[in-house]
Amino acid sequence: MKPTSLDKSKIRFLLLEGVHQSAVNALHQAGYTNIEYLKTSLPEDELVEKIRDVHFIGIRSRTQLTARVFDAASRLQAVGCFCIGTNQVDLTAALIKGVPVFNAPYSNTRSVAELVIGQIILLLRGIPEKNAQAHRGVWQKVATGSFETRGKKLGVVGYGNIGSQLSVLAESMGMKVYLYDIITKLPLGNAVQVGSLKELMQTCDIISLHVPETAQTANMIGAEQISWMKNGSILINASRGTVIDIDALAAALESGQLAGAAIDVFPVEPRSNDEEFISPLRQYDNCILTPHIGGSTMEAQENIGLEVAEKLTRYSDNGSTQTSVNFPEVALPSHPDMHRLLHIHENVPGVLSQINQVFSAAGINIRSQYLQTNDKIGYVVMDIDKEHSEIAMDKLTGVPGTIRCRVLW
Ligand SMILES: NC(=O)c1ccc[n+]([C@@H]2O[C@H](COP(=O)([O-])OP(=O)(O)OC[C@H]3O[C@@H](n4cnc5c(N)ncnc54)[C@H](O)[C@@H]3O)[C@@H](O)[C@H]2O)c1
Ligand SMILES: O=C(O)[C@H](O)COP(=O)(O)O
Repeated sequence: MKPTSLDKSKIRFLLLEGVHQSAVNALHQAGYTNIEYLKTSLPEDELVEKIRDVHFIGIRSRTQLTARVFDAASRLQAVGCFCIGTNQVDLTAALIKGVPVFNAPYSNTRSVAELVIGQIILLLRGIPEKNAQAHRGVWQKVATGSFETRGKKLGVVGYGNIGSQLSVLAESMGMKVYLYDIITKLPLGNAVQVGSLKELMQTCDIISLHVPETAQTANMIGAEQISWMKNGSILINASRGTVIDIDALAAALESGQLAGAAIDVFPVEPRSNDEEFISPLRQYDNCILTPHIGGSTMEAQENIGLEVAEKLTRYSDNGSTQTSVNFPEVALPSHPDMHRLLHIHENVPGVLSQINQVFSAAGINIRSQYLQTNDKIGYVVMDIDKEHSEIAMDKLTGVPGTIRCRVLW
């Protein structure tokens, strides 16, 4: 029989942005050894060249996977985002090419929440300026402008996995938590959901942003929104750099309206540690600037490496798309002694019935069949007897509307 299930040694992984070694180890353990590992992201032109021979790509938040990259990625089976955000990937372009995208939605949430707690304490005490002054030999032993967290009002914008954990940690230190979200949320502890961003920003002493990058969150916090904030309040952003208008923030720090800020993410970030970081915020000692390290702890990175590598190998070995962020989700059992056909097609009427017709005409018995669709594509998985797999693949590739299909055993 002609072999159609690709030998694991021929399945190429490209891992970018220095994903944790745990990912490489997990891939090795699953039998995948053909791995190219780079510490940086790649610009689009280089990516377009490199991705032609790649079956799986692993990235973090920096690598932009555009429609042009997907057009060149004729062998690509799946994308692993070794992070939470997937805004750097054109999810629709991936979908229509039949490429599922996976991420690690929880693994670094605690790390971000802890960082924000640290930033709140430091900013309420004026530590960033005092630290900078002490480094220059200036001794500023004063209590003026220094506050405890106890009793302060924290406003969380985006009460998802990170915002809600932050809320619990903040309450344990005696803070009063308010939240604003586009969805009605079940608040944890005593947190209170408010009806508008304006109400939140007018009420709270500290505002922390935890929304994803979307069309709605682009420049969500500009000069007008900052003007709603109390004098002497604090703004924290560890979500995405596009959410705050940086010039408006710089103006509020310059005028003293804000007592301080902590910014981990920026509209433009250096592509590697060798590039200079440019920002108008560099001149403000009361603005904690961190190089997008909210989720960069050893614990988080190790867990993310394992989690995303496992999602990629499960899709490669078994076809399961559970937890994909862009693809119809199919959870599949193992398929001992059978061959599994994976067929991704345009979601137009009649594809499934054509598949069933060609199989029935060829006398191929479908042992199990799983189907999930979304508005653009359908994903059908069929387990069949081994001896029929070659002819079945021939028939399947001829079904109109087929985007891609492969066989697993
Ligand atoms: N700095 C870092 O290193 C780092 C690490 C992890 C995540 N992040 C960023 O943080 C973001 C949030 O992470 P998460 O795990 O909490 O995500 P999540 O999806 O669990 O929560 C996001 C919340 O924001 C809400 N939301 C969406 N649009 C909104 C809007 N316009 N107004 C108000 N609320 C809105 C959603 O309803 C949801 O409750 C991620 O998308 C990622 O971009 C950054
Ligand atoms: O989306 C995320 O999880 C964070 O922004 C972290 O991204 P990173 O892996 O590039 O640090």
